[in-house]
Amino acid sequence: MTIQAAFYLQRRNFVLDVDMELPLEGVTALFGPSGCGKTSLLRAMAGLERCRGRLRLGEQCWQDDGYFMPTYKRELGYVFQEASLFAHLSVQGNLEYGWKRLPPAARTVAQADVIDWLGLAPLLKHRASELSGGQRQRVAIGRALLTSPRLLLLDEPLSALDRQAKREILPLLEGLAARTRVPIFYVTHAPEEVERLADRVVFMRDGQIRHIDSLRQALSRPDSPLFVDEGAVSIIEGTVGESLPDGRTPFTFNGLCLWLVKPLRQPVTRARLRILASDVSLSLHPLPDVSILNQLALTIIRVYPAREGRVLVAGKLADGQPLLAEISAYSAVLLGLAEGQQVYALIKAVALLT
Ligand SMILES: Nc1ncnc2c1ncn2[C@@H]1O[C@H](COP(=O)(O)OP(=O)(O)OP(=O)(O)O)[C@@H](O)[C@H]1O
Repeated sequence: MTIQAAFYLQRRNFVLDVDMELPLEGVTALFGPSGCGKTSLLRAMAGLERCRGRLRLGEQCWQDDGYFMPTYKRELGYVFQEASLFAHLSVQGNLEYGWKRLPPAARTVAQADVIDWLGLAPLLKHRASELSGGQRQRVAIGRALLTSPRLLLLDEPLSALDRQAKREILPLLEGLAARTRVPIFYVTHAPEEVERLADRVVFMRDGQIRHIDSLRQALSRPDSPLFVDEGAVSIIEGTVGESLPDGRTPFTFNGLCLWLVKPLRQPVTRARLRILASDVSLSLHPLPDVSILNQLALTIIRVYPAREGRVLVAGKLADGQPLLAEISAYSAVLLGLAEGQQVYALIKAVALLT
């Protein structure tokens, strides 16, 4: 099933002009610089921004020429940057607000599950006015889910939170779309949130959609807008195994293994691993006597010029997953790197996204 959305909205100094068709599942990140129209697109989907266009979820039409379904009839949950909870109600009261108004047969999400997924059990009796920013957002997401929406729209839900609160919520958001089967549209300008949560990315600029990529495609563009802050990164999906007595923890994916050496903050199984291209060196041969634990065979796909005096080497691992290495242009010439060549990636650091 797909979602088809096309909107045209003209403001004094801004035009939103988008047309997209995407799978109606998983997490779609809307990513782009401030003012590019991410929130306007989300609001248009919600019917909060009245503009020309059409919106279809599978066979269901929410908007078309001459037809506009009002927001309250659209089965969607919307969570803003700062959660607007009912201050006079308890957390339980907030969660039940939409849930109670639905006939039991229309409820697709169980209260107990939402409370469990979002870690809300200890907060149920608290008043909304007593909660921290991160707790408020968890309740707002829970309340939205309990209206059994066909679509969950999250507008920079973490942007007003401090690092610690973000760190607490991100793992809870991970897997939420899969667990609830509610497709999520997630507005952000934080690459880390895209890398962690997204299945696909809609790149926006100046009111238009520039690309729609799977996360893997998005990260294989050497000039990906996701790389603007920290440089190029690769994300590898895999499974975290049991830690060994020597302190190493295996991260396995498609028969390959990378070793983690930092103790895990909490037990995890499926996870994404983030590798900065500047933490990957290349060697023509496997190196036996080095401190770098992680060495994987890599086939070079392309070598791109990068920042001053550097090149970005795009390669694929034995299982086909892409990996990027940023090395000096001098070393690339010295090693004679060329497309199709097999080399070894020496990975100096990996970060588990948990
Ligand atoms: N209510 C409004 N009236 C007039 N112009 C608006 C209104 N809301 C937004 N705009 C303008 O429309 C453009 C797109 O805004 P929008 O909030 O959709 O961008 P954004 O990508 O979500 O930005 P940010 O990441 O900063 O939230 C901007 O130029 C903004 O100034």
